[in-house]
Amino acid sequence: MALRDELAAHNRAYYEQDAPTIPDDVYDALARRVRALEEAHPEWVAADSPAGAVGGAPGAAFQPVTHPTPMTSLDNAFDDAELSDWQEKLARSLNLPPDTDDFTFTGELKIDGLSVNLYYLNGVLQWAATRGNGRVGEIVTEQVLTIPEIPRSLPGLSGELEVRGEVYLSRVDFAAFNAQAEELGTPLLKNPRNGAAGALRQKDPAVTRTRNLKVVLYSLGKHDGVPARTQAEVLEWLAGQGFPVSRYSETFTGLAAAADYHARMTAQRSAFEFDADGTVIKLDSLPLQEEAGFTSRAPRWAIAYKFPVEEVETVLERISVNVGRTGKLAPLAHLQPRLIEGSTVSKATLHNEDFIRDLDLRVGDTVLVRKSGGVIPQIMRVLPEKRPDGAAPFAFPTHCPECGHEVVRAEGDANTYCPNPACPAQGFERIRYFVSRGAMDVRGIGEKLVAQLLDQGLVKDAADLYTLTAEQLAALERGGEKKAANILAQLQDSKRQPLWRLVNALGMNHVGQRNAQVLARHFGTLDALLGAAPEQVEAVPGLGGVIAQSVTASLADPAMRDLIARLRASGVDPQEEVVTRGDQLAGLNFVITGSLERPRDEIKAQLEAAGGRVTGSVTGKTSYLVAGADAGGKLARAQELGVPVLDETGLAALLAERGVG
Ligand SMILES: NC(=O)c1ccc[n+]([C@@H]2O[C@H](COP(=O)([O-])OP(=O)(O)OC[C@H]3O[C@@H](n4cnc5c(N)ncnc54)[C@H](O)[C@@H]3O)[C@@H](O)[C@H]2O)c1
Ligand SMILES: [Zn+2]
Repeated sequence: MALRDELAAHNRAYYEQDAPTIPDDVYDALARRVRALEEAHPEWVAADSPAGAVGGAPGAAFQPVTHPTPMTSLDNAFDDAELSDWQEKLARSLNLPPDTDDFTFTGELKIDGLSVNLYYLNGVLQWAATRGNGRVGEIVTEQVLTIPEIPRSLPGLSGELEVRGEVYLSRVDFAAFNAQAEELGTPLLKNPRNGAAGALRQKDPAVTRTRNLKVVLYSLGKHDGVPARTQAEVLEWLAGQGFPVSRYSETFTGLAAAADYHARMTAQRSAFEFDADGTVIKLDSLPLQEEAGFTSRAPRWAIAYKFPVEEVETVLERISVNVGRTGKLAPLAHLQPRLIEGSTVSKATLHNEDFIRDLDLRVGDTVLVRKSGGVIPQIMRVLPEKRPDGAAPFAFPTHCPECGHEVVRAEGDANTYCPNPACPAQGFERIRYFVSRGAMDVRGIGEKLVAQLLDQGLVKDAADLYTLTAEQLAALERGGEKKAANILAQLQDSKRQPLWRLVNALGMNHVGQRNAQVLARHFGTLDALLGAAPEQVEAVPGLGGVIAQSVTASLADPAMRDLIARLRASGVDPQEEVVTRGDQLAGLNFVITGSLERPRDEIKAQLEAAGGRVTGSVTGKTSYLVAGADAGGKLARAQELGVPVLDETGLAALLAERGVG
């Protein structure tokens, strides 16, 4: 059956590559058709039918583990009638009259993440695994343990315990990841679920840690004597053991109450801190759950009641390409306005050239738009059957739409840039960015004023703002003395903004508000930042190699140095920041000696960035001596005092153990 192969291919793309090629609701409709066909024609059902399967094959990159009890999927309902059908089937499976309507249920949110199984033996976490194909999962213990809330041990517990839940990426972290990927020109996440799956299945747990995964636990597998008789008590017990549990769960009786819970959650859905694709209604009584049992792929005692997908059809009217402050060409879709989840959408970012090409998006196309991560409008796909005759593929500009300079796109970078430093669009955007709310926050200087100042030749860059006089400002169109005085006062005030605001305002490539704060809090003063050696910038926790290189390159650029010098000459003197460093190595004193593979400065910077102290001589207070080849007196002294000695491998192990990446 061709449909079955199609379904199997989508399963592989989704579960094994974390790269779905169709939206979930389209997939769900396909899966339903295959299941309906198989129900109508039992003779067609193959043992390996993808319609009866749970999840995908465990990946070869991870060690497999057999779940003590299988992890199943959930059956779906899409409206109240289907919810009612489910309750009827449930009643039958319990040998109760089909119109039984006094079941007690616990309703939960169905967070769109990835399920995990945590296995404890005598109260100690042995491993954590993905669902895999339901029977065999992949061991991802280190990755899961980057979530600090997960208890490694449960004192006083004996025997086996499986705890299950959902690992997810919050909407905030999803948006932050994509904002950064957008700047770096690296692949974007399709949705938070995709992001969670990708992060959990990173070979390197240090990478997982940077993604800031979260978890909610909601059920038990095998267990020895957990004193719970209902699902509500399971949640309570989990919370009592310190596991994060959802704050949206409720217990109620009767189908009407279940439908009401679902309706209330549907109304709130855009306010959740994570993506949820529905509610899960579970029979509350554990003994009754056991009696109702399972089908081949899902429990009979629970149902996933899906939220309606608000996907809206509209027409792409045109594509504009703007040039940002870094010279990045940013394509933007202009759409016929439509209401989606309570707000009007008329624009959607198209990210870059490849994004447009992958969608095969053409002006005049009818497209499907939805909000991803709850807020950001995104074009999901094109309806080719509605394409007007003669619609041509979009020709991405080969020259800057603002200055006409030839654009460049580096290999491996999805972004295209105008490299012309004199590009007026960039100059305009840079000044606008400098005064914007997230930067120097000079509220009196808006877009129109920046354009006027540039047009009249009164400023060429941000430093020139501080040389403006009251007469110059007052003489401008819609100027006036009062307004001029106000702007000058604001400029004056901005000279003492906190350091991070200036760092952000400089407009370095890849440095936005967040990275500016990271830099400012790490270095504390502008002088310290300007004087930092490349390896010191590299060692700033939470920055990452590409960004660190960009910062180093920007700060070394003579034009940037000149801009900063002129800003300082006109009195810009940002407030120092309180230096907060990582605390993974807080309280530890290191001495480094001998010849090492990595430059000693780099090691020193890394240890200090994580809160460690590096001193020159070995004393009783030294926590570790890091010794390379040909270490001499310091090694002898450490041995004499019983100070532990680490070679580079030992140091790497210590850093990994402490989560210093
Ligand atoms: N787009 C595609 O190509 C594609 C392919 C395959 C699957 N899918 C999507 O994946 C889903 C189907 O698959 P599935 O079997 O992985 O799972 P599911 O999402 O339908 O339901 C089961 C899962 O729900 C999760 N869950 C979240 N909150 C829960 C709670 N409170 N209680 C219990 N479980 C909870 C668990 O991880 C559980 O494994 C569908 O939404 C489908 O659209 C999409
Ligand atoms: Zn240009």
